[in-house]
Amino acid sequence: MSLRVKICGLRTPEALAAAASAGAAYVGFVSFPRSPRHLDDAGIAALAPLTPPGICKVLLCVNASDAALDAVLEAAPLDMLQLHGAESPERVAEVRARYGLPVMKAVGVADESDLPALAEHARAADQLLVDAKPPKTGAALPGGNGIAFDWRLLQGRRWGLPWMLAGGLTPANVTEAARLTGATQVDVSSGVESAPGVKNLDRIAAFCAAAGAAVPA
Ligand SMILES: O=C(O)c1ccccc1N[C@@H]1O[C@H](COP(=O)(O)O)[C@@H](O)[C@H]1O
Repeated sequence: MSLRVKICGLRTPEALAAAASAGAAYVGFVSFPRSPRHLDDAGIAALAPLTPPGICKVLLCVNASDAALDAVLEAAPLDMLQLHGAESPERVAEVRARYGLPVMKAVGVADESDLPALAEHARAADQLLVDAKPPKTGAALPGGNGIAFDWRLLQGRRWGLPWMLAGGLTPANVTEAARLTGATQVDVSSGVESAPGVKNLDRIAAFCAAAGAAVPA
């Protein structure tokens, strides 16, 4: 069994087609204006329907209000919500109930002290996304920074629900990251780009090939 891949931050039909033909199980669309991968609601509404059937269309948002979620979900057919901000477990539960869509909660990890948040969110979310904690500089995004964390922190940890590994993954390191963490699902954005927000079709193919060849621990 190979790793299930999410390619995040897709902005063009070409990149979406590359992710689909390389075998991605999930594709992600970013709704966060400060990100170089941001698409407005009309952009998501135009791109998401081009996703082939069977691939999960994920909306990534950060501390989004109900009004913002209402607007994008009315405009576009999406299958899963990725909450990548400081949303509490209570907010995760509220979003799940309001939209009837599965919710994947991202949690940033830098050291052991960040791990309890994973167990807390596991009680409310459908999936966890374990990402690197963003650097504490004003310009850093809440995710999508292309930085990894010490994968050994996750050794032997499980939360009783599906989860994905993210943060600084690339075609060159994804196999090792999965081996060390036991991840069976991986998410990538910067590692398949040639510039921030610009997906590289060859790197998408290389990442999916590497993940496809990896055997989960
Ligand atoms: O990709 C973004 O621009 C982004 C913006 C705000 C929050 C999360 C974002 N991306 C997610 O971050 C992780 C790690 O990305 P990377 O591979 O290190 O670039 C991944 O889950 C993206 O979906």
